[in-house]
Parts: sequence; structure tokens; C-alpha cells
Amino acid sequence: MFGIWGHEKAAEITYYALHALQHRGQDGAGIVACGGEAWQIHKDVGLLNDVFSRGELDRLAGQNAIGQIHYAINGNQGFDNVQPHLFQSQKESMAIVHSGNIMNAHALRGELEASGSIFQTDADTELLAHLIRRHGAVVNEAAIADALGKIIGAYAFMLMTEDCMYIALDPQGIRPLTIGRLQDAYVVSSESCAFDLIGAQKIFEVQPGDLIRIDAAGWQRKAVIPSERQRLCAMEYVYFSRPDSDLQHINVHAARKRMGMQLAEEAAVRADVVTGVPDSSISAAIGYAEASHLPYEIGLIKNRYVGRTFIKPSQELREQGVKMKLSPVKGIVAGKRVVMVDDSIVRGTTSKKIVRMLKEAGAAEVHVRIASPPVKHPCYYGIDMSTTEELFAANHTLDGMCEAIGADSLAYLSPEGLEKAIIAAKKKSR
Ligand SMILES: O=P(O)(O)OC[C@H]1O[C@H](OP(=O)(O)OP(=O)(O)O)[C@H](O)[C@@H]1O
Ligand SMILES: NC(=O)CC[C@H](N)C(=O)O
Ligand SMILES: [Mg+2]
Repeated sequence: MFGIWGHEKAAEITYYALHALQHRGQDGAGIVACGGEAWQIHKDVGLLNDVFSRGELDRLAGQNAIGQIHYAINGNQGFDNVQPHLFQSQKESMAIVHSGNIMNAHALRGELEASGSIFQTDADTELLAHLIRRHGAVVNEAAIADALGKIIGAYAFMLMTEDCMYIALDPQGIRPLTIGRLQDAYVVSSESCAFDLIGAQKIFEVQPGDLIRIDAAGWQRKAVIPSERQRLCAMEYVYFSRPDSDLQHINVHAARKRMGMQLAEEAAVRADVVTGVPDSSISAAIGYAEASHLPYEIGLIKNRYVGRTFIKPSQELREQGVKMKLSPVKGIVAGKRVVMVDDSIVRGTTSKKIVRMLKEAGAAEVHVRIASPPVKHPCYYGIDMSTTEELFAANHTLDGMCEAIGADSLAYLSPEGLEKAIIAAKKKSR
């Protein structure tokens, strides 16, 4: 998600910034802009470029805007759930974008419906608007703080009214959120790579429990929810974020490279070449190759016109996606003992297919090395893996997984190794 306060090209800049955030979702995109009392919104299902044309951007007038790339989780696909959500009313309108997942959404919705609320979407995000409105027609810190106090789960929220923008992060700071400056305007982004694209300077990362207000006078921080120790999602480092982003002053590429180096220490194997699985494991594969003194090769290529597989909303689309996306480079892998480094195995969709591809291309051996620990438990914090049944490592032993993907050996990075790799990268990149 991205927001900008106080720039004459607010919608256009939001569009460029969302481009840099496309990897965070592929199910929809939207921008709402506001100037004075006038609100304009455009959103639809699909990739950002399919949703927006020049004409739509020109129509989104106003000096303030928020936008979102939609990643459908818990099956909430479809137009209605694409953000931003705009709530217009006589006294004060508001637009909301949200990254994360509200775990007590079902219970809260039940209570609100019992007392008269009528919801327009399946999205948990809409709850925030209803909870705030319980306080009256005007949005203020007290109303937001009270609403946030009822929400359990992961949330990075941006909320825009005619007068100001509010930014809130959950007490554990599970999803990343950064504030920066672009000339006289303030900008807010899930990841710092969007700032680099638009030429903005990062000011600070939003802290757990923060509620920040941005308006014509500047920004003000109010810690409204008791914060806990920050627990930024490790999957942000492993898979989700872009390698050129920094999270908590840690460059994502540097962290991933360290994960690969650590993995080489923990799970060495006699081999001829190391290959990554484009895109997300390239950094870890480079680290593995460097630490094990093996050549790094491009043993798999990715069709650049096919998006990410894991974040697709159905298993059928994910299976189809892997086949269309990755192909082995026969000249590189034929007759070789290949170490294939991937960043993660979640459902096993990717590894099941590509080990076979490499073998069919003539690889003598395929050793799979995973630069993060086995995913054995579901996630309720904004990544679409909410059932134990769908998780490969929850339903197989290590040997069982190795056999099911057809590899000659399989090893994962240890949880301690993952932590060490991230923290070591922090020291290095400072
Ligand atoms: O075990 P699975 O359920 O297949 O999930 C894990 C795989 O999915 C992701 O890749 P994805 O294709 O989404 O994106 P990428 O191009 O960024 O690697 C991840 O990088 C793994 O390769
Ligand atoms: N991708 C996400 O972070 C999901 C945001 C929000 N919970 C939704 O369902 O739309
Ligand atoms: Mg991948």
C-alpha cells in the first residue's frame, strides 16, 4: 500500500509507487484521490497496468491519495474486496487501505451486524470503518484508538479523510510500513523500494502500536495501543518483500544472501553447480554458491510475463503458473549434480514440478536446499496459508517430502540459522 499527502500529482505518484509494490499482490489495484471535498476512486481486479490507463489517472484529481495492490487472502477475491474502500457520508468521508488480517473479524462482524451494521464486502478491512463510526460522524484519534483496541491480528492501516491521513500499525508491527518525504509532501509505503522509484527519502519506519497523523501542519506520532516487542513477519524477508527494500534497516537481498550462506554451512553437499528458482531465491542461491565455492548458474529461467505463483488465489492457477513460468536450461544442468536453492516450500507446488523438470533436462542429481525453515503451521497474519492441510511440511516427514518432490536430498535452513542470517545482515548493512 502507498499514500501521499500534499502533492499536485498525488494519483500519478501513487500509480508509480504501486508499480514497485506489484509483487505484494496480483488480484486487484486501486487508488482514491481527494482534494477539498471531492473524492475520486478507481479500482478493479487485475494487475495495476490492466486497471489503470492515463485517462483514469487524470480523472483522479486532488493533492492527496492512497492506493493498494490487492492480495486476496481467505478467498476474498472479486471487485468488492479490492481496496481502497471509500465510505462517503454527509459530515466526513474516509478511505481505507489495509495490509494484514484481522483474526477476530468474524466475531466483530457478528456483533456489529447484531447492532445494525450492514456490510458491503467480505473484507475484514471494512470493520475498521464501522468500529470508528460507532463513535460518531467525525473521525478522530480517540475513535480510531478505540476501534484498533477491539481488533486482534496484523494490520497496517492507512486512513484518509478530507483533512488528514492516519497511519496505524498493530502492537507487534507484523507488516512493514515506512514514512518518507517527497519534496513538501509526505509519503507512506509498505516497502522502501517504492520510495526509490519516485525519488522520495525515507524518514522512519512506523513502530508497533503507532498511530500517526499527517496533515498540512506535518506529522505527529501518538502511541495509542500498548506496543509489544516488534515481530515483523519473517516471510517478508524470506519471500514477500523486494530485494531492494530495507526492512528495519536490513536490506532484503543482504538478508537472503546470508540465509543462503548459512544454509551452505548447515547443509553442504557434493555438487557441480548451484541454481536459484527465479525470482525470490536468487539472492539465497548466490549466497549458497559463494559459501560453498561452487559456481552459481542459471539452471532455470523464468518467463517474465508470468507473475508470482504462490500468491495466486487457487491451486489450479498455481499449478498452471509454475508450468508456464519456469523452464530448465538443458545446456547447464545436463549431466550435472545440481543444488537447487529455493527460498521456501509452502504447498510444494513449485518444487514438485521443477525437480522433475531438471531431471528431465538431464540433471544427474538434484539436491534441494530451502533457505528458510519448514512451514508447519498456518499463518493468520496476512499470508494466504490458513490451513494445516495445505502445508507440505505439516503433512510429510523430511524423507517423505524428498521422495514426493523426487529430489536426491532435501534440507532446510534451521530457525536459528534464519534468525542469525537476518541479524547478521543487519549488522553488515548498517
Ligand atoms: O511451495 P509453494 O506453495 O510452491 O510455495 C513456495 C514457492 O512460491 C514462491 O514463488 P513464486 O512463484 O510465488 O514467486 P517468485 O517468482 O517471487 O519466486 C516461493 O518463492 C517458492 O518458490
Ligand atoms: N493482503 C492483505 O494484506 C489482505 C488485506 C485485507 N485483510 C483483505 O482481505 O483485503
Ligand atoms: Mg519462488
